[in-house]
Amino acid sequence: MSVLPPVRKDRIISQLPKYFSKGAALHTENGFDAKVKTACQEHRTGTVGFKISKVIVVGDLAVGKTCLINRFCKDVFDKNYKATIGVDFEMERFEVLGVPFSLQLWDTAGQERFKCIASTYYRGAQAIIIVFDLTDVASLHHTRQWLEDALKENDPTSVLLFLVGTKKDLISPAQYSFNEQDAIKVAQEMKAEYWAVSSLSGTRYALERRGVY
Ligand SMILES: Nc1nc2c(ncn2[C@@H]2O[C@H](COP(=O)(O)OP(=O)(O)OP(=O)(O)O)[C@@H](O)[C@H]2O)c(=O)[nH]1
Repeated sequence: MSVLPPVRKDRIISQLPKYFSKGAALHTENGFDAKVKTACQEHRTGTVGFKISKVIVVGDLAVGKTCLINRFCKDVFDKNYKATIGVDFEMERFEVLGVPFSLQLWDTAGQERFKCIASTYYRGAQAIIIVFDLTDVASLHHTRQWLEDALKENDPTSVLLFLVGTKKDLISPAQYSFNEQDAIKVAQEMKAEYWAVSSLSGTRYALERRGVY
């Protein structure tokens, strides 16, 4: 008998969510892991054996990595900046298409002086989330270097990549549309799936459904 409490209701995923942007959506690409793609489409995820995944979250300092994880795991937002020292860790339990699944989320420090500590935790990731700040173009340009460093410790042929722009609440829709073109270009080069979010509002899904994005 399991001693674990039941999986939270909002962690039960009975169908895969729609992509954010068609131009940079992994599961529309032919190159997306064929075994997983077919298994998901046929609801046979038990046979592909993914039960636990390690996700590392990397990117420049103060781009919003910790806030992104806190919004996702605890549905909270803190406007005060507290630098991550080395790494932090969160664990989330899911049920995906009927399969129990755990996500290990590793929040790494963006500050240069902690980089050597943080990079020792890069190894063995199934997914890499590279974060940039939508209001800071330089942080988008630095994502290539973050990816290169993270891939040194991982198998580039099997790891899933996500490029995430944060702080969407701080830019106008016009500025966002302009920045998005650059971000999607970078995502396509990396073969990453692209998302833009606001950890402050946490209303991405509601807006998306209303067709705002
Ligand atoms: N307005 C707004 N502010 C945000 C958002 N996400 C993060 N912030 C703010 O940006 C600052 C940095 O956020 P963190 O999540 O601590 O940044 P980080 O990338 O984890 O920083 P390091 O740990 O130094 O690498 C904080 O003051 C947050 O409140 C957002 O979506 N909107």
